[in-house]
Amino acid sequence: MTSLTLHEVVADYGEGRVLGPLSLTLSPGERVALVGKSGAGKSTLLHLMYSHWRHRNAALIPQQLGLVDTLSTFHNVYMGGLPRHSIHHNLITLARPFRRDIDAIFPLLERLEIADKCWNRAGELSGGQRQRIAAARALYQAGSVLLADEPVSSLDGPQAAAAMTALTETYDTAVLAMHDVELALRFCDRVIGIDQGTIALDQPSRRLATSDVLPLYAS
Ligand SMILES: Nc1ncnc2c1ncn2[C@@H]1O[C@H](COP(=O)(O)OP(=O)(O)OP(=O)(O)O)[C@@H](O)[C@H]1O
Repeated sequence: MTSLTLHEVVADYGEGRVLGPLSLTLSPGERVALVGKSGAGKSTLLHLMYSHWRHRNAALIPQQLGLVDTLSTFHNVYMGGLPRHSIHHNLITLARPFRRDIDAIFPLLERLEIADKCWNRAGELSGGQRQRIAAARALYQAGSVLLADEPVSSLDGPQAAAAMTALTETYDTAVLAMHDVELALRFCDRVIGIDQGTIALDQPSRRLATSDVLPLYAS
């Protein structure tokens, strides 16, 4: 994969500019944590990245997760691989999943500790379980770059670490909006701090301590 770039992008809602102009380059193998206080523009930036990079097989975990509540955990995860299969295969899967697809997806659910919910509808699961479905969907997609908006915010410490390990082992190139700065420094090698829609910090994680990031959260 070659580098992914954004050049002088902006985002406006109505009359108001909420992001940019902003440029950045993401090199292959680079895992970036997007940090900054609520409303800074992290989700907006991730969606801009997705709109620019989706044709390069970017995988997105949006903040609202994008699950279909009436479908099972299995089917929601299967969605990550829809383009890999024929329409005929996808239609049959809705009614009667193929054994080989179950065999591919089940280990991902086991890894994220939701295999026992494989055939439950997503709409009847907890926030943390739903977040793990969205993570499993991204693992199954195995795209070229992961764009994730607070992908482990509803998980407890060990579950969050396990999900981050799984995601970062599958995706060596990623941009992850994170509100847990310690987790961000542990799993990402570059930190970009967003403040009022602009890049206020861009440093390798190894040069940063949690305290270096805290000024971003001052009002
Ligand atoms: N649909 C919308 N209409 C108008 N303004 C919006 C809309 N979505 C976001 N904004 C504004 O854009 C700015 C950036 O929002 P964004 O959701 O990108 O921030 P964020 O850093 O992801 O916040 P959080 O950490 O709370 O998710 C905010 O000022 C917000 O009010």
